[in-house]
Amino acid sequence: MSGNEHKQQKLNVKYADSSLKLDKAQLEFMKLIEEQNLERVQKLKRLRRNNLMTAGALITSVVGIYAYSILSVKQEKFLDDFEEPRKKKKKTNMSTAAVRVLKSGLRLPPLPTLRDIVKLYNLRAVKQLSQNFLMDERLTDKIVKQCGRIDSKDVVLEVGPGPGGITRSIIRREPKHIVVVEKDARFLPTLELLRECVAPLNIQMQIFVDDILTFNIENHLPDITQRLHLIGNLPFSISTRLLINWLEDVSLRRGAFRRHDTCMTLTFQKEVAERICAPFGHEQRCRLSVMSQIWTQPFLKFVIPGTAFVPKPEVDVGVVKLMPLKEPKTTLDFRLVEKVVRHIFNMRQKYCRRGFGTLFPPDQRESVTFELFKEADVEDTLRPFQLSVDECLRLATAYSNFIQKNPEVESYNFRAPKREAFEAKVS
Ligand SMILES: C[S@@+](CC[C@H](N)C(=O)[O-])C[C@H]1O[C@@H](n2cnc3c(N)ncnc32)[C@H](O)[C@@H]1O
Repeated sequence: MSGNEHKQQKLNVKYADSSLKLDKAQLEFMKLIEEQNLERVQKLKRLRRNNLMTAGALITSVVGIYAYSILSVKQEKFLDDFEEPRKKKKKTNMSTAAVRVLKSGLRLPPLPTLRDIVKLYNLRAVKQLSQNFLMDERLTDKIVKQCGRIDSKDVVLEVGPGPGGITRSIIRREPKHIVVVEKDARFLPTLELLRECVAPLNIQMQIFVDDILTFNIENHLPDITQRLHLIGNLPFSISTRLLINWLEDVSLRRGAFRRHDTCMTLTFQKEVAERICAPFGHEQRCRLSVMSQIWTQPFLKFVIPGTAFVPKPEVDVGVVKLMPLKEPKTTLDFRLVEKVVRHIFNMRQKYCRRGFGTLFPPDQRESVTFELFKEADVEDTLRPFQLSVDECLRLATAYSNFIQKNPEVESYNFRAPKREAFEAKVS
C-alpha cells in the first residue's frame, strides 16, 4: 500500500467514527464503567493508605523493641556491675575467715543468700525493733573479727541475729556453742535453718525468742569454764540501756561477766560510739563515757556507713569493743557511782560543782559541795567533760562517805516537787 492510500484510509476511519452516534444505553454503560473505575481507584488509594499505616506501625514496634532491648541490656549491665565486685572478690580475694574455714575443712552446705531469705520469708523490717540488716558478708566478717580469737571451746552469744548475717560469720569462726537471742519470732525459721546446717559440724546452736533486756544469761549458760563472747548489731532503741545493764553486771561479776575475759563487740549509733570512747577533755565526753571507762576499756573499732544497712538508717554506725578491766577502778556500788556521775553531767556547760551540788538539799548545798570537792581534791570550776575517771570516782567516794554519816540525804531528789523533797528530808 502506498503512503497516499494509507493516509486516505485513516481519514476515512476518522470520518466514519465521528459519524457514529452513541445511543443512551452505551452512554450509560460508559458512565457505569467510569464509576466503577473511580471506585476502584479510591479502593486502591484506601488500600495504599492502610498499607502505609501498617508499615508505620510495624516500623514503630520494631524500633520500640530494639530500643527496649538496648535499655534492658544496659540495666542488666548495671546489675552485673553492682554484683560483680562481690563475685570477683569471692573468687580472688576471700575473707580471712573464709580462708580459715576452708583450711580447717569446715564446709557449710550451700545456703540461700540473705537477700533471698528476706524475700522468701517476706521479712519486712519493723521500725519499733530498730531492724536494720547487714547483708554484706565482708562487713559481718569484719565485725566478728573484732572479737579477737574465738577458740573451738568458746561460746558466742549474739543479740538480735535477725536473718542471720552476723550469725553466719560467727559460724565460720567455729565456736563450740552459739546462743542467739532474738525478740522477733519471724526470724525463727531462718535461724533454725542455720542450726540444722551447723549440727553435723559439731557446733551447738541455741535459739531463744526473747528480750535480751530480761534474758538471764547465768541461767542459760551456767558453765563458766567456757569463755564467752558477746556480740550484736544492736537495735538502737535498747543499745544504751543494754550497755548500762551489762556494765552493772561487770561491776558485780555476774551474768555474762562471771569471768573477767568476757568481751563485748557491739554496734551503736556513731555518735553514741564516740561518746562511749571519748577521753576527758573531749567535747563528746558524757556520763556514758565515764561509766564505760570505769569498768571497761572501750575501743571504737570502725564506722559502718548507714548506706550499708537495709533499710538504711539515718545515721552511721560505730563498732565498739569493750573489754572489762581485770582490776576494777572502784569497789563502790555501781548505782551510787551512776547517780553521782549523772548529777555531775546534768549541767554539762556549767562548773562541775553545780551539777554535783544538786545531790544535796538547798540549805546545805553550797557548804557540803565545797567540803566534798576539797576532800576529793578536785578543782570545782572544771566543766564536767574535763573531769577524769579518777576525779569522778574521788567525788563519788566523798559522796559515799558523806551519806554514811548523813543517811537522810541519800533519798534527796532535787527534781521532786518541793513538798516531797522536804518530806524526804525530815523523815
Ligand atoms: C539492727 S537489727 C540487726 C539484725 C542482724 N543482726 C543484722 O546485723 O542484720 C537488730 C535486731 O535485734 C532484734 N531486737 C530488737 N529488740 C530486741 C530485744 N529487746 N531483744 C532481742 N532482740 C531484739 C531485732 O528484731 C533485730 O533482728
